[in-house]
Amino acid sequence: MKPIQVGLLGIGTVGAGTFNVLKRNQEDIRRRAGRGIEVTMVAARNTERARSVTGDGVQVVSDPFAVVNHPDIDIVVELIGGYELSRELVLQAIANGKHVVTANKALVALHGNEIFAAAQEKGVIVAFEAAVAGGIPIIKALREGLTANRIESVAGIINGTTNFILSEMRDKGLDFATVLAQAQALGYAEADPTFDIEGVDAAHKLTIMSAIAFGIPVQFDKAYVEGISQLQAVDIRYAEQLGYRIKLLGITRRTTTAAGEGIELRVHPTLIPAARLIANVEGAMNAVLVHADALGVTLYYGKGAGAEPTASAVIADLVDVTRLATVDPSGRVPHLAFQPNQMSDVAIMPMADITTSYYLRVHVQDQLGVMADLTRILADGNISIDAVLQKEPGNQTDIDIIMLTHQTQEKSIDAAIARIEAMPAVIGKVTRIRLESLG
Ligand SMILES: NC(=O)C1=CN([C@@H]2O[C@H](COP(=O)(O)OP(=O)(O)OC[C@H]3O[C@@H](n4cnc5c(N)ncnc54)[C@H](O)[C@@H]3O)[C@@H](O)[C@H]2O)C=CC1
Ligand SMILES: N[C@@H](CC=O)C(=O)O
Ligand code: NA
Repeated sequence: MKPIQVGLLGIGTVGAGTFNVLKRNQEDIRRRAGRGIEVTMVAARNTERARSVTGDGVQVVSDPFAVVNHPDIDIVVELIGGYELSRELVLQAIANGKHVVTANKALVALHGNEIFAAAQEKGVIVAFEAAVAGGIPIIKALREGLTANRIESVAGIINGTTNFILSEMRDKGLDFATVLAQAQALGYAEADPTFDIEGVDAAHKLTIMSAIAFGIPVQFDKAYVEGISQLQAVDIRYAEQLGYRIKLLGITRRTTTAAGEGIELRVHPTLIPAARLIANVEGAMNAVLVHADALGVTLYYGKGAGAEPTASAVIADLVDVTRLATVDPSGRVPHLAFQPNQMSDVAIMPMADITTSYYLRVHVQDQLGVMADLTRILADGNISIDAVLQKEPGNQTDIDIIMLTHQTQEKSIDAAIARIEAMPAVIGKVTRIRLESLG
């Protein structure tokens, strides 16, 4: 059988990684797929630079639609990023009866429902393993490996750039801008790094995992998203003194409240007990913790960003598509794990209804009775305190009071914070960071 023909859209970090790994491991890949996989066409903005990666024998064009509309191309690999042009290209490829592989989490999180419906209709496959946690096979694990289980929660460090920034700032005392520049140079960051820093990229990935874990449509617009840009070094230090690490965590879980059943979908900086494995995931590494009823807890750890780690997932999808589409068409798996007519309409919960623990830092004038007032406000809201730390940042009159609470609802802590901020002795805003014990 002649090799399946692949067209690459974009040959930047991931595109070049994909091209190189496919070439390097072509013989093993052919044996696994049951057929050779060959990149025969590439669309690139800078065709000269693209040729320096591909060498001769590959058609390099500047118009990505020329690839998508080419009759000889069997699989389109979308690696240009963004969600408007890429949406058009992917839908056009599907309309042309081509299978698609993409690493683009923004695209899947925003337009996944439309894209999967079009693919289903046309009988083609859209594969996106590289879109979540880079090379870690988490989509496959959730969709296939855990298929016997009722999944209760998925929590993870799923943005390499922010984890790298937090690790380097803490370990080397480097400033934010310097470490971000390093993450960009290493190929970890998105084209617009605010997607990383503000938690948007992690929320894209979490949205996709939530859909697969719980059999719901992708609903990025319902995600709560808070990044690391407001995080202060002082809170990282205090958290350490209390035995915690602060990580940008994505959490999605089933929850039942008085209002009924719902799904939490949230990304925010989170205190995690320092002894937990996931608290020790450093640099650009990713880790995803899944609680499932039959299997229990599993942890998936590995490189979530970078050229070849991401290429590893892109090529795994190429092999799957090659097998399923042309070698053994019997074994198709639904795009979001559940059959399209079996999707649940359980709602994403408002953030006010979620329950978690909190780290609070209150900057106060050191007056008699302040501590009593703080504890009374928390007690009024039925919020119990787990630990308290009092710090004098350097002058005698102002102090930081740090409190860790037991679990409470977000709306209760918000109400308590509003009352605390209204206390005459309190200076500025209360710093609030959510805390998960992840036991
Ligand atoms: N870099 C990483 O570690 C990871 C990236 N991803 C995703 O993979 C995708 C690609 O990311 P990178 O390779 O890092 O980006 P990149 O910026 O290095 O590469 C994108 C390439 O697409 C080209 N391009 C843009 N518009 C084009 C157009 N209209 N026609 C032809 N070429 C065009 C650009 O010139 C560039 O060479 C993104 O969706 C990203 O979110 C996913 C996992 C990890
Ligand atoms: N910018 C992303 C790249 C991989 O998805 C990250 O830093 O994790
Ligand atoms: Na992955």
